[in-house]
Amino acid sequence: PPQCSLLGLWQNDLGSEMNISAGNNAGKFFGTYLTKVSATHKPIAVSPLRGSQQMGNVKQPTFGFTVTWSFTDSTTVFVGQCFVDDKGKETLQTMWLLRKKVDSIEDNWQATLVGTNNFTRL
Ligand SMILES: CC(=O)N1C(=O)N[C@@H]2[C@H](CCCCC(=O)O)SC[C@@H]21
Repeated sequence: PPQCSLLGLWQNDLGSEMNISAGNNAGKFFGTYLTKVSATHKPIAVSPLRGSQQMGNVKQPTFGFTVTWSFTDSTTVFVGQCFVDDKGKETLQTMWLLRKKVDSIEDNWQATLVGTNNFTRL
């Protein structure tokens, strides 16, 4: 895929792996996410992701995607940008929001985690 297309295999600082398998020319893509860590004690399983990226004649596109976790009732959204260094090495700089499912609205205040994380090609 062209530089900074999201297609392909990525790994982040935590060792989680993401495989963006297909995209269309409108910038929509989908794939799978295998997290290395979880806030739950459930067995981790591969989870689906879908998102979209800017497709104009941008060299370093911005994007967003959603992971709907298959093994627990939470959801994570990622937003970020792909950067290419002068050696052609690509990095996805992202921020994410993890929305945990809570049992009552009284716990809503503590239901969203935020973080940053970078991905490089595997
Ligand atoms: C990239 C990154 O930082 N993260 C990553 O690769 N895995 C963790 C979280 C996994 C959540 C699993 C479901 C759950 O525990 O509710 S999403 C943000 C963080």
